Amino acid sequence: MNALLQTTGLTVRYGGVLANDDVGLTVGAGEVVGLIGPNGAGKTSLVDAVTGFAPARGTVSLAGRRIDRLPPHARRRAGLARTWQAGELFADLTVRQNVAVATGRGPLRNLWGDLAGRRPPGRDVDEVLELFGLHFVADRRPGELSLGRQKIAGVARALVGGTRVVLLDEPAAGLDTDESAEFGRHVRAVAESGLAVLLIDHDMTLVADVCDRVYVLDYGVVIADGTPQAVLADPAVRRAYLGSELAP
Ligand SMILES: Nc1ncnc2c1ncn2[C@@H]1O[C@H](COP(=O)(O)OP(=O)(O)OP(=O)(O)O)[C@@H](O)[C@H]1O
Repeated sequence: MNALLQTTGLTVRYGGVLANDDVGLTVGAGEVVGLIGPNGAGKTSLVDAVTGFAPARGTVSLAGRRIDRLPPHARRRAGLARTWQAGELFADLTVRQNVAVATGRGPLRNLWGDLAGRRPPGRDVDEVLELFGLHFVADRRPGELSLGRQKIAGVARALVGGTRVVLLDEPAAGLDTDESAEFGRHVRAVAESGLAVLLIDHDMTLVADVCDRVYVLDYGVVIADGTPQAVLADPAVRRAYLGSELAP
């Protein structure tokens, strides 16, 4: 497997807190790879480090090319996209405008420009809306959509342009079981279209259903990796989650 995303020795330190310690991971084209771990394990720090929003040591490569010295917008232009934990849509914009914001051509292009960079070649807004079944609701405002659809629109926004790798930071938080299952099908479809997907989520049913492989972080260190079934059965992983929920 050729890794589209690879990190080696990724280390993030906030003052005295070692948020990531020597993390190496790979995500291949067509793969959904999970990143799980208890609260405070360092998952968001890793996404921040990979995308250039947190200072880090170590390497980050996209399709074999080092991008760890590039600023966030240049990594985005190179094909690396992310969603944010508090990734709400803009309430006053339509779904289409929300998705188009990432192109730098929407009404908020100046605000968004630094995060999204200039529009790389690749999927356009209509293509992405269609991929996610959002074209029927493209002219509605987010508040008129179910929470599940809103979450899907948030992911759609990250895929406009030349995205090759997408990092999803707790994209399914707050969804009910059915919405989460539908969301998972969309995530799989994204991977099957050739992208590499790194999925952070606390919903272990979603992770087990959707991920090909999973890495487990605890105190910033990878303590296990493998198939969802293998890592969820791993005693070290169950110990790390002691006192918090680990299902199924
Ligand atoms: N900007 C920051 N400044 C200082 N410490 C931080 C900062 N961001 C995160 N941390 C600390 O780094 C550690 C890892 O936090 P991080 O948010 O990456 O964990 P997480 O696995 O994403 O947690 P959660 O599941 O709760 O979102 C924690 O101890 C956290 O308090």
